[in-house]
Amino acid sequence: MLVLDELPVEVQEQVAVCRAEVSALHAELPRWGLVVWTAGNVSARVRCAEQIGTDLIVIKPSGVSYDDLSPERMVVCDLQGRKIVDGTPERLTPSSDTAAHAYVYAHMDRVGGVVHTHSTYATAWAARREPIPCVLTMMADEFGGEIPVGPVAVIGDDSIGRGIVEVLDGHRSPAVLMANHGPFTIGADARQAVKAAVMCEEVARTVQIAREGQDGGKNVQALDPSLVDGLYDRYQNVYGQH
Ligand SMILES: O=C(CO)[C@@H](O)[C@@H](O)COP(=O)(O)O
Repeated sequence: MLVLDELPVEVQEQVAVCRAEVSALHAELPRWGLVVWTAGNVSARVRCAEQIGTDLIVIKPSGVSYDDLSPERMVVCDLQGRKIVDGTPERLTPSSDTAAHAYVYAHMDRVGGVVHTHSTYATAWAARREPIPCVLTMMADEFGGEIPVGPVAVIGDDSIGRGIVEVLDGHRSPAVLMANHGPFTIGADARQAVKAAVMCEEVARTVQIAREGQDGGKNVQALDPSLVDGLYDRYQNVYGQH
């Protein structure tokens, strides 16, 4: 069993920085209306395999109110989702979705952050098992196309994580709507994964409203793929400050 206080100092420092970031990012979930009660979680990868033979995961403790989260209460796990001796009370358990997050990190090295919510509109599309079509330039920018649907998978083993990887590995979208459950998002870091969750709920809402328009949404048309590619490339590589 790994003991945080016995790891190299630079790894302990990496974990401390990550704990502060992940704790602060959880405040973005209620801020953007993505969660009710405690129904959402954020995690981040600590890249320390060169020093200790494995990366680590920092994730929210299960069922703890966002108002009560702090860096010191962020739980540290290995890539199998097992809590290490991390300085938190032994009884403090990691998120109930830790197995899913861990499976994604173990199978998608490019992923540095994972988020799961039950945000209303994205979860409604998940309930319909319907991909969100790429009918908005904002979708082309952020998702590079439609937001796909993943398989029905229930919490408790690797099945949710496996479903996320099956869909997103090799896919441009950083979001997947797990059928009958809700959105999971990934990013190069936890902040990007949170942004993807915010944008996923925003476009889910907008497209839903467009579909409910007077014409029954029949004029809601997908963007031409050639336009999508150009928009995605611009947004990912030009937009913002560099
Ligand atoms: O949907 C579920 C449980 O079914 C979880 O994603 C949600 O309640 C958040 O759980 P955690 O507080 O992260 O354990």
